[in-house]
Amino acid sequence: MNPLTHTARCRLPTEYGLFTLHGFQQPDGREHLAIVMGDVTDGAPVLSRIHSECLTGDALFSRKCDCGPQLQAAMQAVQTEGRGVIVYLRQEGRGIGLINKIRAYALQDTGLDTVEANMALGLPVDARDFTLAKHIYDHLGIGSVKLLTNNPDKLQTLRDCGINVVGRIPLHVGANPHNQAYLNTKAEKLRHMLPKT
Ligand SMILES: Nc1nc2c(ncn2[C@@H]2O[C@H](COP(=O)(O)OP(=O)(O)OP(=O)(O)O)[C@@H](O)[C@H]2O)c(=O)[nH]1
Ligand SMILES: [Zn+2]
Repeated sequence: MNPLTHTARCRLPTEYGLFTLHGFQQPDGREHLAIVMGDVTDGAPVLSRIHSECLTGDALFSRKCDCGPQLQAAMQAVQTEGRGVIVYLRQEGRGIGLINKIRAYALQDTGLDTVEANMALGLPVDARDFTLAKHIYDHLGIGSVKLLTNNPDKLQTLRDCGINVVGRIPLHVGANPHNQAYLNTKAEKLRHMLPKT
């Protein structure tokens, strides 16, 4: 059974040009988005970002992470290319949810890193389900993608889900004094390919 139903679409004028916004729903009501520009069904690899929801970074301008600048840079890259898709998965806090992420942030305020904090809460370090992106690509008629990401494990997980990733484009934006330790932990413990500082 397809775990996602395409339930709505509309025009979305943005700072980065005119997109089409698609809404998808899981049977339990959870909602996800695809933000599309241009013809993505012509068979050529599509510039894409699979972005995981980060309310604090995407909407509240938090400097604790790099999510907000990554989302903006991805939309800008799609605008420059004139064609592409941002898959926006509502898997907040690497899938543990917003309240648990706030609990994890509170532990990070006491000195734990992003990985240790999830573990101290008895939660998985990464609980995301990327098969959702495969269903969204299939629905949109996208056969292959060039992916904006720094995370090699995410690339492998996506390929294991059957997504044809033909290239990786680094997304090195948003470093600041408040997230430097977090970015270093992502590089050291989660193998993200980030510039050395
Ligand atoms: N649990 C937890 N989640 C976090 C924390 N900081 C950011 N996140 C979440 O992490 C997710 C983004 O994952 P990242 O590890 O930054 O990046 P990625 O998607 O794996 O890789 P990129 O494609 O390179 O961005 C979002 O859902 C954020 O809400 C944190 O300290 N703890
Ligand atoms: Zn974030």
